[in-house]
Amino acid sequence: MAGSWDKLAAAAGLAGERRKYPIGVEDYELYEEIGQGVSAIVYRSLCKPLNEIVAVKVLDFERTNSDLNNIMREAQTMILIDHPNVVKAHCSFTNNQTLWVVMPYMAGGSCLHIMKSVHPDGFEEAVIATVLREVLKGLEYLHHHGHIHRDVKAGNILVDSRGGVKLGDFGVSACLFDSGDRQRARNTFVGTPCWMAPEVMEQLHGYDFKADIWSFGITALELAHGHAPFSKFPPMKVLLMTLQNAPPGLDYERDKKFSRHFKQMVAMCLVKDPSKRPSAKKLLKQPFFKQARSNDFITRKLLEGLPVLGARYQALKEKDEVLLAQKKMPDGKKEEISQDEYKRGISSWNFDMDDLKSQASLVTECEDSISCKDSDVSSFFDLDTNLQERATVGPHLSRACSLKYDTDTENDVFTNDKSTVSSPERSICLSRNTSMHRTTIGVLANGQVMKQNCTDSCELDLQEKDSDAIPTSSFHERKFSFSSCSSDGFVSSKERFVLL
Ligand SMILES: Nc1ncnc2c1ncn2[C@@H]1O[C@H](COP(=O)(O)OP(=O)(O)OP(=O)(O)O)[C@@H](O)[C@H]1O
Repeated sequence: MAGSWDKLAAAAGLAGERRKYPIGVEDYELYEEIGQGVSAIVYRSLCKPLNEIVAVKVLDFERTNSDLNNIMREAQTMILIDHPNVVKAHCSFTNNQTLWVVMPYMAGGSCLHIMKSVHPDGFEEAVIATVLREVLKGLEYLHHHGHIHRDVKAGNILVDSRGGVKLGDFGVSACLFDSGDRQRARNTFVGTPCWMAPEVMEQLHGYDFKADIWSFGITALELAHGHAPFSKFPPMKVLLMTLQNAPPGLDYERDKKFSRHFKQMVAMCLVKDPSKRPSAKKLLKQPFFKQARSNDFITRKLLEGLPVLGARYQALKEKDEVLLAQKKMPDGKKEEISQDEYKRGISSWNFDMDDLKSQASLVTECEDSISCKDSDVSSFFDLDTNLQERATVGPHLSRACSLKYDTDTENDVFTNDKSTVSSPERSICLSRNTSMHRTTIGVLANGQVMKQNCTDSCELDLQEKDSDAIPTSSFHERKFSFSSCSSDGFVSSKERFVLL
């Protein structure tokens, strides 16, 4: 297996089998921008001598923290790739401070862009099955050749003009095998936090291709909902929540529309112990993929009626800019900081867990609690369907105090310390005591939710929705779970609350 890339290299070198793409900037005309990553901009371009439309990724060495040799090696790897479900590079060359990677033009753009443009709440199940089956075939190929992709996400699933689906972006991919000596587990901290496997975050024992299977599971949720779990949290918090919360899944009310097979497939991928996750090859045999259809189906479902990629990308960019400008200054600033954090995080993953803890503790409780906004509250109100209507409008919430103590709850973790919840303005309170700390969630008569730790408290705004905040594995848990942060910034893994 280790030598497979050599075989590929040899195959790639077979004269006459491949078009020769020129390696000079003068041979390419860059048209409009069609994508942007952390350190690269991608352009639709014309390869003049071949009169062929291609995509050129221009990577700025100054904007990347990665080792130049690594980047060049990855670009080389992309040239050797030969699989219908992995984007290959035609060629690459340097130009001053930049590396140009010439690739096939994927006219549909990424699944992320397609979702953002026309499917903000995610794709239908048959589309997801079709897209994911193709991605898995690409992953199977990469893993078979000793490669971990390390950045599987909707933004890196590209669709061509004929509905072909390919995994793109080898910006962070790694070879499991160092030359000569086989090194199956890696220790470098690379990836995007929402999609990152717990073992990659922990940096304890290294990781292997199973890290891609976790990211694949998260990507499945992203395609199902239109965004990845925890996507609204700052990166450090995402790391902590991934490590300490139960794995996310398709078990909310809104996920009822999805099949049992889909839920099972996601649950198989999102197991914290990597050795218990299936390989790509095994996953492909899952009944969920039986509903996968042809490329034509993808064309019909995703591409028909879509504006051209450049225009779509420009519109999304403008929309993002407007949204950012609309935010009040402190929020805008926060967003900027968060984006910076992501960029730092993606390009240099060399922080340790102590650093992580201290950074997480700087995130205010309110920020953390924004995530609890809706799902926690609405999941909680799932307890009593009569209450669902009250959950939406603030003043009605006061009526919720008629809720009775539910004996179904996990009394074992409950310590009846009413001193924290006896304030008259709080209509409902959920409380949790552990040996570590106590968190109380209260719904105020004016409709705001208050969360109180031993040391601090904050208000939540009920208006926004973010039902990914607290993914828990079982329905029972879901009903009673709130994510919360202790004052040291840690999210408890299994938090159960009871009604007082
Ligand atoms: N061959 C292609 N055809 C069409 N669009 C592309 C192509 N390659 C990349 N893109 C678009 O450009 C975006 C950024 O590209 P890419 O992911 O390779 O950059 P990056 O800097 O490695 O990003 P990141 O590391 O943040 O994922 C993609 O999300 C996709 O929308």
